[in-house]
Amino acid sequence: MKRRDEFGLIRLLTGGQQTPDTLASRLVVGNGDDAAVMSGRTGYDWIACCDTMVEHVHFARRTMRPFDIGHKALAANISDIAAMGGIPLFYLVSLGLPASFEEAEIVEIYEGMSRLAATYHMALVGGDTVAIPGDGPLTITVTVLGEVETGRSLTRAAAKPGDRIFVTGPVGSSGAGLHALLACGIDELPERWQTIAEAHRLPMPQVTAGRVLGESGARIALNDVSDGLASEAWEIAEASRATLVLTEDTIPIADDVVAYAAATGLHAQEWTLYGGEDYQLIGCAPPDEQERLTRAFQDAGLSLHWIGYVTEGLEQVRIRRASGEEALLAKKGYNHFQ
Ligand SMILES: Nc1ncnc2c1ncn2[C@@H]1O[C@H](COP(=O)(O)OP(=O)(O)O)[C@@H](O)[C@H]1O
Ligand SMILES: Cc1ncc(C[n+]2csc(CCOP(=O)(O)OP(=O)(O)O)c2C)c(N)n1
Ligand SMILES: [Mg+2]
Ligand SMILES: [Mg+2]
Ligand SMILES: [Mg+2]
Repeated sequence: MKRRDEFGLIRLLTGGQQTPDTLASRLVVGNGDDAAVMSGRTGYDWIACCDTMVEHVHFARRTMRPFDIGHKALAANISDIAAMGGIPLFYLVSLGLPASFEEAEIVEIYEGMSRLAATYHMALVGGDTVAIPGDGPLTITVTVLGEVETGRSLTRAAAKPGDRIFVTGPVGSSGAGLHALLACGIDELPERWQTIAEAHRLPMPQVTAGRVLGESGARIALNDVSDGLASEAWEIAEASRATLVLTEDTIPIADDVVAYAAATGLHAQEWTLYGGEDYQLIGCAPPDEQERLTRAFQDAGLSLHWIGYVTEGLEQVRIRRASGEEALLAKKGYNHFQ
């Protein structure tokens, strides 16, 4: 495999990057110096987050194309900004490259990121490039900087007894898609399962939803679904010191996930509750805000699904079945060391 040297590769990857007009005046020193310098805006707080994707852990040749890897690495980070109610602005990318990825594929990874960055008018302002020895895994670490109106960030700790729980869209599609991709491979996947596979490969972060929630001015607890609905609900319960009760039959699930479960004889619940990587937002809001928020989402062309309520009690998550039966919901989801 022939590839440019480190500096040639950096030039190739960053050369064509555009800074959107909205950010040009705020980028004091762009890519190419020791560090980037950006100016903050009066009336806003900075938001910063960072997530890594590792080959064989977050993706494999069988499940994702290079374009998808770039898209998802940035999407996962934008999702964390969305979960704070913020606006994504700048990003940095650290690449660990094994010899198994060709130059054209690395360029494709960047295309996946650039395409998504353009959607949100974001600018790439820096990064790092290193070799991974032998046939080690490709790693990609993305850092995103965003902003939110001063004091308006939405945290996991704001839920209170009496609140209603919402989710911004169906969950389980990514987990079902991953199952289909691992079973068939990306090149052999039947057309029938392409939509769930796409939910896994090219998830869209819910930035507009996060903004609508923030701009409502309501008291809102918020988290994004990266590790699974159960796991994220548990994080809210613990941060807010309350009990979250999910009503099972109100959790939105895509028809294709139901169909895939039927076709494989598997339980869709494993994906809806524990699958992860849907990048929808789960949150809690006071009951008297329910109607107003639902309408605000409708006006923005989005949907909001009410899936439970918050009660006083232990920091825990319970699930209420259609039968009325209630049980503790397993604190289970994606966990790197289990
Ligand atoms: N190695 C680390 N050093 C410092 N902070 C970390 C590290 N790993 C995770 N964190 C922080 O711990 C929190 C939980 O991480 P994580 O579960 O990955 O969040 P998320 O699911 O939103 O990406 C986050 O606030 C994250 O910034
Ligand atoms: C090949 C492959 N195997 C398994 C998975 C499933 N998986 C890997 S990481 C993950 C959860 C999200 O990743 P994490 O690093 O925990 O993101 P964070 O919560 O930090 O945003 C899931 C469901 C996958 N995406 N691809
Ligand atoms: Mg993380
Ligand atoms: Mg998160
Ligand atoms: Mg995690």
